[in-house]
Amino acid sequence: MMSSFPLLSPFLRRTTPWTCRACLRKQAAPLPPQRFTFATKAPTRPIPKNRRRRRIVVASGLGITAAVVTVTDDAKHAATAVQRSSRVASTLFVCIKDYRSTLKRGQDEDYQDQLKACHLRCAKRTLVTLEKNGSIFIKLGQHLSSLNYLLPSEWCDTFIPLQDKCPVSSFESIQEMVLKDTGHELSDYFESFEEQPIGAASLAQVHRAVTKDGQKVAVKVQHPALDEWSKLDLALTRFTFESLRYWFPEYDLTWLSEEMEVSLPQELDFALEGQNAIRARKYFAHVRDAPVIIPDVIWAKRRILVMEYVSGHRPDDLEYLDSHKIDRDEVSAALARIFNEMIFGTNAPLHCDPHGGNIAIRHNPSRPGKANFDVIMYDHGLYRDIPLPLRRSYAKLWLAVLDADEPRMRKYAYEVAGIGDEYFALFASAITGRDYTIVKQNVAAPRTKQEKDTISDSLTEGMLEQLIQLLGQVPRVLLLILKTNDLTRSLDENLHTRQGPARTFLILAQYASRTVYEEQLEAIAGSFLWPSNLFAFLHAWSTYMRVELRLSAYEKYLQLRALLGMEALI
Ligand SMILES: Nc1ncnc2c1ncn2[C@@H]1O[C@H](COP(=O)(O)OP(=O)(O)OP(=O)(O)O)[C@@H](O)[C@H]1O
Repeated sequence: MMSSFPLLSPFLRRTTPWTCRACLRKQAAPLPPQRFTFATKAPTRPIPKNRRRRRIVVASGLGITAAVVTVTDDAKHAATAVQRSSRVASTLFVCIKDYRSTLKRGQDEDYQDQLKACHLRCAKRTLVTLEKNGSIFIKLGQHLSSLNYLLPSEWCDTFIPLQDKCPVSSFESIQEMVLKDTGHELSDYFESFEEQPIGAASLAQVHRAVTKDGQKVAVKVQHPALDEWSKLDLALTRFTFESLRYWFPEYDLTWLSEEMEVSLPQELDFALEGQNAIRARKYFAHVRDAPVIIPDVIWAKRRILVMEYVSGHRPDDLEYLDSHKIDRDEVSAALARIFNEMIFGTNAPLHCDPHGGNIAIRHNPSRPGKANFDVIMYDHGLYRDIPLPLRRSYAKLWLAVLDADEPRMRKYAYEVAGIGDEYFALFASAITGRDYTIVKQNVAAPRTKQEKDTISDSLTEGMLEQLIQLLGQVPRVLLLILKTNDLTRSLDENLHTRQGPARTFLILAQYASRTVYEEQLEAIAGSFLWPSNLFAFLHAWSTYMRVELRLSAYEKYLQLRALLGMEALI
């Protein structure tokens, strides 16, 4: 059809997401060798009148058909767009109305119960819309369900099913997408390609395959339907949060949609993900302490990423760890080293989505040193660089937190995020994930259930508005550091280590003090004679050394305890 109506074809291609495969192949494949010669030109004979009329009729019939198909496709697209938008708008309207009428009943005795019921009703309505619209709304819902420090539990709990709701795109649609994006069939690249994905998430799915030269690979392919709706869906998300801000200015969550507008296009560009993975791989090749494996990138396009296949088990698969005699405390320490390296390392890239599905543990008895395992890292779609001054202030803030030194904490909270006295306690809690009374005493103490309850109770007593405003004003990259902290904390808690968080805090102190020490080294270069510089340098050096000694003494003590078989007694 396209070759008959060349003027229509660009339009058809633009508006028809599922272009037929034969047409696509024609579009992309090189022209076959010309076998005819121009010398044997056929004699031109006049075309009889009725045949000419027939040709005109057939041509216009095909033209009309093409136009109808096009218009139908356009109309279908527009109708679906209207449907998606109206689902969002109507849910938003009903929820805003519901909240406004519930909030007016603040004086009622059972107001808290009414509010909880309203949260639940609205969360359920929203869930239906997210599920029906699918696409990036699933991703948004998954993200919201993890914001349990920010959203009422009725919202987070209602959205939990979205964590496992990952669409699976059909194998045919993947074949079409590969052909469309590369001009080649899957069979041109791969000897074999498993039709069933080994992993599916909101944006992509991963298939196992074998390349023509026999290498086992993992092929990450984007869900083809995302391309059609991601721009509209982002606009709808922005509209939703802006409407919420208009009606409830104290719950301004627009920073969430703003962050999504920056992150999502990056996460949807697998060529960028390939570059991130290569960069992280190079970075960790020189880090001695961290047993990290980042699968090699073989080639990458915007919606297709072909990587070396490296498999492992989720870090919370305790049965796998225990049956392979992988020490959970060592896994916890390795994860702490990896993520502190990403936050504090010079020019280190920060992986901003380190959840349990993006990390795997693989038994590796041949690895030198204490660890008999590798930590595999997947999904390099969202990386950030932390600016050097922020990294340094953040290191000082953590050292102050670990020393429970409040004046210094206040000073560096201001330096890191412009946080004044008003929000200071809340900010310290957000950074550490601990109740502020604990931060003031010993942040490294294990978290009790009572403490978790205290945090959620205090949020319902009006701190929520403060927290929302606070998160709206801190630098964006800090939000991602907080998210990374949160995820690594929960990874660590799920490991159920023997010693609790003491060692991971010592590791954090090691990286933070190294960062401060490096800054002092830089400061004294060329001006060693200034007594203040010299003093600051000696102070940073002694702090760093003290932490190093404490950490290595603690690790030796753990080794000794393991040797003596004292674990069973704990
Ligand atoms: N190189 C690889 N080798 C083996 N398995 C892989 C590889 N890359 C990804 N996987 C598997 O596929 C799963 C999904 O991959 P990945 O996390 O990159 O997808 P995603 O769409 O970005 O997921 P999410 O958005 O949930 O993080 C991983 O959890 C892992 O099990």
